[in-house]
Amino acid sequence: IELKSKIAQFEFENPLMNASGVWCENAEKLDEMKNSSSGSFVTKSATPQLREGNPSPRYVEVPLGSINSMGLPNLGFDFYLNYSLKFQEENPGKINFLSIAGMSMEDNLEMLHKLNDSDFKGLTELNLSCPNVPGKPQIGYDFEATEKILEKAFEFFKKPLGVKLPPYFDFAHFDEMAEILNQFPLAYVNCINSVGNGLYIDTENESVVIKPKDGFGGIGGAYVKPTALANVRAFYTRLNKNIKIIGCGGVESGKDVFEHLLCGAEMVQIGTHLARNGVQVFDKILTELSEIMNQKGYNSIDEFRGKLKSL
Ligand SMILES: C=Cc1c(C(=O)O)[nH]c(=O)[nH]c1=O
Repeated sequence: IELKSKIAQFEFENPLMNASGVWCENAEKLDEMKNSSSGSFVTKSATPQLREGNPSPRYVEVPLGSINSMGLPNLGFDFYLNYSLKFQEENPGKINFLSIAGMSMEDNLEMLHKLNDSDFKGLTELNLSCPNVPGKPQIGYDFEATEKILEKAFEFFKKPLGVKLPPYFDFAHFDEMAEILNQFPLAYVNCINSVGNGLYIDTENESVVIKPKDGFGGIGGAYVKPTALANVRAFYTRLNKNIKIIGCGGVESGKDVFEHLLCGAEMVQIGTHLARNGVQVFDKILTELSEIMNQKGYNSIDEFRGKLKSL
């Protein structure tokens, strides 16, 4: 069974990795990710300086997924760059993804310049979809701002760059966003980030369950799989073929991975399910995916990737 995936000049032994923000904020978690069976890993979205983030409770598991308003807590850009440089030194030929989520255009450009001038050999993920920084609308929902940051970035940034997108829910938005993204030599597009500003209610206490933003937070887990699959498919069918798609949202099993791959995903990320169960989920899900491929007589993912049938 061949589970290889390719993005830019990189080949991964399997398509699984964590979703940024999950199991990747500090060295202990990143070490567990790098030592897991995942094909790669991504760091927590970084800001130039360390951030405490929002007051807790700010991440809560709920029956069908999770709700979070973390507020971009992270150890600061330099920590994740240094961790990545150490990783590639200690693992020649292997690379990781490094996510950035500046609070401004200047922040993002500053971090991109530092990455460009560094020995970082991996892939950079520009997060355009953080839903939980009060007062900061998501760049991904502002088409002009998205085009502007990508224009500015590609004036100087010469390393592989991907973008993390929020979910879209309208064909006009799929079309407009795809038209913008197709103008740029992106290595990949990652769909989706959490479904922004949901509300989960504890009826016993008649209250919300997270402290920030009066309980409004990004929704992840099983709740969001249909939306995630739709966004993966919508961009897979609209973007030029050298822009790969990373699928993220609602993955709890080999079957869920198979669905993302059928929609066209090159890599598949796990967030809520990983947060709940830890890094052994990668072993379990790889076994389940292999079983499905065996049953269907597929020897490699390329035999079915993107081949979702219409009726
Ligand atoms: C980078 C901030 C994000 C956060 C956060 O730190 O609140 N939560 C998400 O679900 N997605 C994000 O992109």
